[in-house]
Amino acid sequence: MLIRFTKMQGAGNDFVVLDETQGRLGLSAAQYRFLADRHFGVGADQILTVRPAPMAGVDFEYVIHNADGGEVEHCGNGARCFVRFVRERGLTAKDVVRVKVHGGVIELRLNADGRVTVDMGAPVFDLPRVPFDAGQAYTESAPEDASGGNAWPLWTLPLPGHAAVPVAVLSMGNPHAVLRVDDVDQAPVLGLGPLIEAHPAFPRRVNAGFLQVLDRGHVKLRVFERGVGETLACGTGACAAVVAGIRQGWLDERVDVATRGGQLTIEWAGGAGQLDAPVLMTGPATTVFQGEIDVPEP
Ligand SMILES: N[C@@H](CCC[C@H](N)C(=O)O)C(=O)O
Repeated sequence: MLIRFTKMQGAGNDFVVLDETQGRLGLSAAQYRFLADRHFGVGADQILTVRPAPMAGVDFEYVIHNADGGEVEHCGNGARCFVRFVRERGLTAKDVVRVKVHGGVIELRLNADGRVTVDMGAPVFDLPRVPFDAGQAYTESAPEDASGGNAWPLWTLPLPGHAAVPVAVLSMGNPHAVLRVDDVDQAPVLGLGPLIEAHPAFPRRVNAGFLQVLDRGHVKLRVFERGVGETLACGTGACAAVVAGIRQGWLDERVDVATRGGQLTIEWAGGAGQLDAPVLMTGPATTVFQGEIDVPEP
């Protein structure tokens, strides 16, 4: 089957984008894996599929598949590429686009400087909704919050063959575990990442973020993504890491996140207790090339 695709990237997190606004391609998990394969296919961390609006109040739906072929709820860097794609293909002329993703509805704004700001919605701290099975981990003592109440705990994950690690657990529509490290360049991302991703406390697996705090407005981040491995950037991972850092009292409400593929800016006004404040993410989105590829039948 010959299909047209667009290759895009946002801060080095790369995507194959497919247009299903005129009809479904009906790809199987094996065909998504083929497209993502860097040797036999196009090569990508995720496959993004753009579809018509499935309901009132949104302009489009877009669907995300990881490189392993599994469908997932959310992709921050992909969202920015999605909006650039629908504009460049003339599918909309709007500067503000609302889109349905598996994890909810998000709103995207194209800025005059070419970057895109995404309202990612509120983070989710309710453990069953992450989902996180607290019976498979244990809590560290939580830091006291400003009012003297019990603040947000870190969870300690026992890991086979390694010392246990304390992580913050939350969802940005997709699940994240965030581990603070002293030096992200020396952090054992490839050693610990797969163990955290597949830890039994996360029944749907998890994205593992390694966060180095430089100062209250600047961090470095590497993410071992569920269903992919380490990527050059993870948008939802950046949101989760900054929210975790704000709730732990390490960060202010606007933070520049340096990833190996580029810079993202994350804003969250939830530190003062308004936990349902939306997370805003701003960053680049670039079209790399377009083409056609013959996808083997499943
Ligand atoms: N790269 C993405 C996240 C993609 C999905 C993730 N791997 C998952 O399985 O949840 C981003 O920019 O957010």
